[in-house]
Amino acid sequence: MSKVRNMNLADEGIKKIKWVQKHMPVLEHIKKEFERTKPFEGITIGSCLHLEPKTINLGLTLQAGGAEVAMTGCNPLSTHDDATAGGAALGLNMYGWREETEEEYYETINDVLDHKPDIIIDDGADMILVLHQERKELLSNVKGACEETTTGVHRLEAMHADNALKIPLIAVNDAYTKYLFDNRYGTGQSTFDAIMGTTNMLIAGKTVVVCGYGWCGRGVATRANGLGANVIVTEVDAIRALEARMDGYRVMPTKEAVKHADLLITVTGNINVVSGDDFRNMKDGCMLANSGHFNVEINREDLENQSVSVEEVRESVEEFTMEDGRKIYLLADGRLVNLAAERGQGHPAEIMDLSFAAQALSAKYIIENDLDVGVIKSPDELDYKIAGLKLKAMDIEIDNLSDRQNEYLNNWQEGT
Ligand SMILES: NC(=O)c1ccc[n+]([C@@H]2O[C@H](COP(=O)([O-])OP(=O)(O)OC[C@H]3O[C@@H](n4cnc5c(N)ncnc54)[C@H](O)[C@@H]3O)[C@@H](O)[C@H]2O)c1
Ligand SMILES: N[C@@H](CCSC[C@H]1O[C@@H](n2cnc3c(=O)[nH]cnc32)[C@H](O)[C@@H]1O)C(=O)O
Repeated sequence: MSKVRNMNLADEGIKKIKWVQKHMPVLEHIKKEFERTKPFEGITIGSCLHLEPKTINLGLTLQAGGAEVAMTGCNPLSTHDDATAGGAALGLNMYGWREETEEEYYETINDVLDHKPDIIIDDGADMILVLHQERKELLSNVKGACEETTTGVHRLEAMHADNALKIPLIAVNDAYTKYLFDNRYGTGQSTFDAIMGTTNMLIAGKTVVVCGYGWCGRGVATRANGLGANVIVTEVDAIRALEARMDGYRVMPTKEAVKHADLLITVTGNINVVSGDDFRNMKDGCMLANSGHFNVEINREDLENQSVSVEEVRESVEEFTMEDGRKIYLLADGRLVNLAAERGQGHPAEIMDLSFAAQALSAKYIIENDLDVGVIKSPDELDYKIAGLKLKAMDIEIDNLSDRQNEYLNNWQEGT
């Protein structure tokens, strides 16, 4: 069963799925392993992830392991209609289409839950929230869940602290092979890929303000710097602000930084990072994009209230004309620009290879272990397996500790 925009797009979707498979060697290795061992025989897996070719390839990997797979999107703007048609043609249960209304977004989450999943793979925690609030009758069926992103993990940790979480949860985001690569190099590249593709603008010589210097912020700032921008970082955490400064960037409060910005990118996971007077202080022509979470980081309502007109001047580019005549541009409705912009393709396949390998092995870990309710990091042994497979696929060898080195490292008696 599937509900997608147009099954006639299936061939195009399958072509794109085949392309990413060539660049996801770790997931392909795990797929072959799953074909042999069938860890998910009799198991249903429901996911709420950005629906595009790499995610469909995760679905096919779980299917190869014997799972019945039902998938929906975790953002109303990020679904690729050819990929969902391709996934449906390949036997996955696909629910979702690009530009869903909020009602349709939650309807398709419920469509997946109707499959009574044993395992849930979520991105941002919306499906797990619906499960706990509206579909409580399904809770006892769920053996565990995996969460893909930083803010989803924060939401679920808060839920657990309130004793509201009723299932075991693996924080896949917190795997080394996830956040060190996906959040940093993935967000760094795909954010600029989407902004440049959407606007056809030059980055060199511009002042780029990066709000938030976490794993995503570091990646975005590095790429902005590499493209020749003058980078300013804003932070609320003293240690991260210090790190940004020593990495060579200017650091200042957001209300100051907005005065300099040609392009401002939020990557904080927080609400109202840019709001109110910030829009009054921006230069004419300033471009705003969010690559953090949902559509809450840039307060669109404040921007709209201060403007006299709004016009879509290019695909995924809205021009706000302010009372004093300045123009401010908002990309992709303030949703994740790397996925929600019409030109957004998400992270490169080589990066999602790592993140989705971590998802696939974490799902298997849930089946093989009787986990307690709560939030755990995905086990280190999975991380090392994924890193080893990736190095092998990249034809990179590393050294091994000798017995003497091992002994030295574990000895406290040997001094100078
Ligand atoms: N676009 C993508 O594809 C993508 C990929 C991975 C993660 N994410 C999302 O991006 C967001 C950031 O993820 P991360 O892993 O970098 O998180 P992180 O916790 O490592 O970093 C967030 C940083 O933002 C800072 N911050 C919080 N509020 C702020 C404010 N008002 N002003 C300035 N800085 C502020 C925090 O101090 C922190 O250093 C999350 O919402 C995550 O879910 C998006
Ligand atoms: N669902 C929320 C939460 C942020 S999504 C951020 C996550 O998207 C994931 N992501 C980035 N690029 C891709 C992609 O191309 N395919 C699937 N997931 C991706 C990435 O792993 C990251 O943790 C929202 O839409 O606002």
